[in-house]
Amino acid sequence: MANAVEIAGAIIGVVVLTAIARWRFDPLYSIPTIGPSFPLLSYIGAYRYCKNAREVLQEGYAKHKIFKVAMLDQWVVIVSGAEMNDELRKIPDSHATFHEAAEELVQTRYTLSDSAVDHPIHIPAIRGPLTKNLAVVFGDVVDEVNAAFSETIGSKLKDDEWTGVNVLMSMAVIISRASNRVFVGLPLCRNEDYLHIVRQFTFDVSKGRFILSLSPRFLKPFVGRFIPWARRAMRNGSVYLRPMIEERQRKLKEMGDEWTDKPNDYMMWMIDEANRQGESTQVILEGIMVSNFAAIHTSSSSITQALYHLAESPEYADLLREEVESVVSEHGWTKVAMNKMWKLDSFMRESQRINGITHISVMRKTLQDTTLSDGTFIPAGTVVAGASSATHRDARNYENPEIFDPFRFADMRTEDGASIKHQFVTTSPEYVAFGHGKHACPGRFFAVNELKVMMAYILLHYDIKFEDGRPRPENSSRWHSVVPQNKEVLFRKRQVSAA
Ligand code: HEM
Repeated sequence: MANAVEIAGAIIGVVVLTAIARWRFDPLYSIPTIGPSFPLLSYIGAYRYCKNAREVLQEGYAKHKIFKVAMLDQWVVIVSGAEMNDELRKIPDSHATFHEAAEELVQTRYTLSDSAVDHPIHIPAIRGPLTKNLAVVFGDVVDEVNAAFSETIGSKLKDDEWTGVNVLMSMAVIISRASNRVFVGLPLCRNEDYLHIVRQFTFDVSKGRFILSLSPRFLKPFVGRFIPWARRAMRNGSVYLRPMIEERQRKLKEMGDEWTDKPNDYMMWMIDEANRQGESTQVILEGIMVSNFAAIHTSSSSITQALYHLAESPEYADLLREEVESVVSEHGWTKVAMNKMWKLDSFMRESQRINGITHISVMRKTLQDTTLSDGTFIPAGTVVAGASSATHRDARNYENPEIFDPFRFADMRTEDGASIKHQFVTTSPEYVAFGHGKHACPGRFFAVNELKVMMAYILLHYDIKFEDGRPRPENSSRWHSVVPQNKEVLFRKRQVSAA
């Protein structure tokens, strides 16, 4: 018996000593930690980071140029300040990649699909034809936004009565329609079942990602196999997408350049890209599903945040309406008109500055040992990122950074005559809501136009406010993802007196 106790004691002693030695000789040891870094105690830090990333990152940002935070299965190194964001951006892809960082943090293989990782044809399709054709598809987006709003919200409103609307869910419905008008066209973009599949997929990715973040690294491939949602979404989505893709491929083969009424939409650009790269129908349909994930979750969250700001401060509505009405009367519902709406653009950019979709961005995973400019050594295989929300609340970057000042960027544009530098789509080391550099969000040009059309529609058709003048709800977070609360905003038909 004594022997058994001694053996158990010896095993425990070896395990503890090994853990301490690994901790002490970890190449990241000398990087300051927010929270405890000692073995097991680091889980306390991980818990705090999971529940309250903003506070943890803000604390690190205030104290250190470079620090680390614990997740359950890894350390994430965070850099502070605009200069360091820029330094991250400049690290060449041969030394640190965005895609492996995303694979690590989103667990893309299990939450999206293998082809999203191995054959990401959606990225050139978004960067190239989608962005180049924004003016061409703009009319379709406007048409779909009009139809979707009047069916989703307009039909519920009576005379001058205020009606509660669950903004996050309604915006997801409208965004899925408007985006799919461009992704797959009519009539599929209005098919309830298809839209439900792509929206559910979007929410399931976040769920799967969270479950996998709780699993130890060595178990992820095993746990990942039991996460059913992505595979199910691909199967269900394929019922609609596969026949369309195959029919288009058939016509391409038969008619080639003679196909005069060849559709000019995202599905066609994905098919063209796949044919260039020799990829299959499965890769095309998975790419369309992944694009839905990239577009719906992000854009619904962004417009919800903007509407929460507007509902909290409805006094801004008239100033915005004035701009929308005057620009639209001169330029119509065009992409040119959207570019002229400086106040609305500024409102959206400011909303995203304070309430972006993520507390970290410009994320990279080092492929080689890397030494940062201050001499900090980052071993290969480490995830490194900029603290986006802390950067956005840094007084060196913004005057009164804690205050929501909706027209700050419009004023900055007027003051320095730079019409591009402060617009919503523009990234900089100080503004990283879409990331920054080579891997900054390629869909932001599409998203910004779509969101501005939606905001302009809301301003012209509805009054909105929170019940009893309540303030906007606080965000919660899951690790570094910002999660807007699911609250109702009161809508009513716009009243003439408010015009
Ligand atoms: C307001 C809406 C959106 C926001 C806030 C947003 C934000 C982001 C952010 C923060 C990143 C990571 C950048 C980094 O960490 O360096 C990203 C990447 C990406 N986004 Fe967006 N996004 C939005 C809309 C869209 C849309 C509509 C699409 C597609 C049409 C899209 C497609 C992508 C893709 C494909 C990537 C990965 C880029 C790469 O692999 O190089 N996003 N986005």
